[in-house]
Amino acid sequence: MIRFDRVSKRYPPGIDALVDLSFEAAAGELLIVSGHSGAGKSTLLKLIAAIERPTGGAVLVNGQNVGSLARGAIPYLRRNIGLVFQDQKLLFDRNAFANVLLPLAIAGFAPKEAARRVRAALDKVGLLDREKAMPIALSGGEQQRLAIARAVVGRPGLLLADEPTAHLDPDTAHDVAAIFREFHQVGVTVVIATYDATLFPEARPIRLDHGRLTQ
Ligand SMILES: Nc1ncnc2c1ncn2[C@@H]1O[C@H](COP(=O)(O)OP(=O)(O)OP(=O)(O)O)[C@@H](O)[C@H]1O
Repeated sequence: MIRFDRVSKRYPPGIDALVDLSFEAAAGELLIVSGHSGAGKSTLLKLIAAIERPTGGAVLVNGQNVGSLARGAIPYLRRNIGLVFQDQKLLFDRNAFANVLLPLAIAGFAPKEAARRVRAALDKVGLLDREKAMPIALSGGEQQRLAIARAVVGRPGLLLADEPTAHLDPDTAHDVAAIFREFHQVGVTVVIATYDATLFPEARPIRLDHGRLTQ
């Protein structure tokens, strides 16, 4: 499903975010990428989603070399990837339902089918009764769950999350972790970058230190 083959990423003017990184993850695995601030966790996720391209080696997703994809092919790759990233902000002028609907509207789904899928996604994250709520009226944990619903509404086979439990209290962090676990249990491949690997004791750890694999 995911293969890193001697991957390096150097940002200008010469910051080595990842160095000669190799690992493989099978479909349906739950991977936790941990390491200190600046270790390269976000970069690893961005390479999988072709948000960044490697400067050395190859990143393969479902056998496809995503580092050398033509620009036009990237939306097709992303259709199968759900992103829960800090910079994928919720739209604060639209309610919960509309936030989750957005990716389906862009993909051109018929309104009835889209609404059915939005409600199914909201239900999975426990927010079905809050579909009319504006994001500002939701707690931090609920906002994060809404972001997860938006990421999974297109039913991706791969879910990537960058620090999804940051800024949450321990109980709320556990609730959010449980949602990722449920997607993993139904066969979705899940890759989570987090400082707090203890939230996912069953996951396969990928530990980074200054861009290098330590585990
Ligand atoms: N767009 C960029 N341009 C230049 N340098 C970058 C860029 N993105 C990341 N870096 C640098 O690459 C290194 C790895 O960053 P990355 O964000 O992948 O680490 P991280 O482990 O996710 O850190 P954090 O936990 O603080 O988010 C850091 O030194 C960072 O400053």
